[in-house]
Amino acid sequence: MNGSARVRIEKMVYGGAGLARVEGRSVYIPFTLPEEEILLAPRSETSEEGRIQSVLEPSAQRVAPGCMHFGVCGGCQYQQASYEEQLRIKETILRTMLERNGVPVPEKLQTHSAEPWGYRNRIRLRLDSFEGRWRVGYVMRGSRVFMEARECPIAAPLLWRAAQAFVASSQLVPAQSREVEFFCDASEQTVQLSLSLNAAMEEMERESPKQFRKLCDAIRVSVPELSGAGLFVRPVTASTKTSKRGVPAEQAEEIEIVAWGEPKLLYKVDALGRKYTHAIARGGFFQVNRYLVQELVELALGERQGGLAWDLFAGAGLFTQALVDRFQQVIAVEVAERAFGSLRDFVAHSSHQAVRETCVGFLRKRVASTAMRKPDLIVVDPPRAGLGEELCGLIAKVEAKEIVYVSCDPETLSRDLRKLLNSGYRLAELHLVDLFPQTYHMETVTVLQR
Ligand SMILES: C[S@@+](CC[C@H](N)C(=O)[O-])C[C@H]1O[C@@H](n2cnc3c(N)ncnc32)[C@H](O)[C@@H]1O
Repeated sequence: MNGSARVRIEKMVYGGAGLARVEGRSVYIPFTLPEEEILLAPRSETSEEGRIQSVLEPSAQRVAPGCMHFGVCGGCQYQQASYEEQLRIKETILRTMLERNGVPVPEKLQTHSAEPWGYRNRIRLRLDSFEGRWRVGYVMRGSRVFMEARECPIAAPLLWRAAQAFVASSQLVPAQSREVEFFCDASEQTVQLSLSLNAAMEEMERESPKQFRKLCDAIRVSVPELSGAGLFVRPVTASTKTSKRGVPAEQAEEIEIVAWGEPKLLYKVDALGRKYTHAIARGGFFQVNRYLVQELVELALGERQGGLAWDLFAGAGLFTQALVDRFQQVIAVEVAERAFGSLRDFVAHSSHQAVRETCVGFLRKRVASTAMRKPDLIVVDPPRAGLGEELCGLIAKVEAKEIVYVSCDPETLSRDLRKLLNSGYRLAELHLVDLFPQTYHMETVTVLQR
């Protein structure tokens, strides 16, 4: 073990920690801020992570955390920073990551933010049975160990009220329960509950469905906003480990085996002077920041209009709905069953199309076809893995005039932008949209033109 060391934080890095050097070696220290002087706790020779013993010279931007679990819980990394400082840190990290990949950052990187607390419209809580009662929580930082949560101030208050009502009805929670998710609309009028069992259908206890309905009735007494709920199981047994399609058990989409109340949550979004309603199935993707969904749609759509638009990784159709108002034809591509259901219902009886396929499969066919109609606009909004080599190559071959790339990971975004810029696009706009305050995560909207 080394003794304590005094270090100065050089900069913040993606992932939440501050970087300092000890005897020429990089040390990553969570919960610090730029330029702070820190006394490090003794640490092992090999560990790259440093622990604060004391903050010798605190930053003027250091504030008291807003949550009692900060530092222990794995969810938030930046509650020690004022909100203005969190935004500055994210801007600097984004710039650095893009420039490191040779992506020229426009002088005017535009940042969009809103209320930094109570913003989440969805929380997924771990469940733990303790002395005959259920506890809800998250995992501890850097581990898979359960941590009981007594508050979560980044969640909409309705979600936490529903979680408390769930705990208060502990005697009705099925024995094999593993996780519970709450999802509410932007104005907290309705909330949906999804309960996941740690069992496949054939392993489920006989009483579970009946008990689940009783549980929902009980919660509804104290939370009248509860509009619907579903009980989910894994599609595979623990013994087989993989589903019929060869997907590992932990990645397979869970199956809803009991439904209570309304099947979908109606999520209203006013954007671009229009009112849109999205019908989101339990377990279907939707953006998590209830204060910034409108702005995200407005940034992605801008003044764009034309003949044909493709919406790739379309989810339940957040962008698709606005695109159909501006383009003669829209083709939306989504692979997940629950999100696709909403998309298919939305385009039914119109000239627009919803395609249930992987984006790479969709593009391979289009690019190989001699009859491909070139879209004016391609919107892409992939998960954190980004587009990747093949998809970037295929998209470049389409030669659409404009691409809007919505990303939740600056690392994969930088890699993909490098490829797209090399294939004839130029970066016209870059927006940082802070969908995830108090955490290191960030959303961006990039506009590419050729
Ligand atoms: C970040 S979400 C964006 C959804 C939507 N654009 C929105 O803003 O609500 C990414 C979506 O891509 C879907 N997806 C993931 N991998 C995919 C793939 N290979 N092909 C098509 N869709 C995929 C996910 O199911 C998810 O709905």
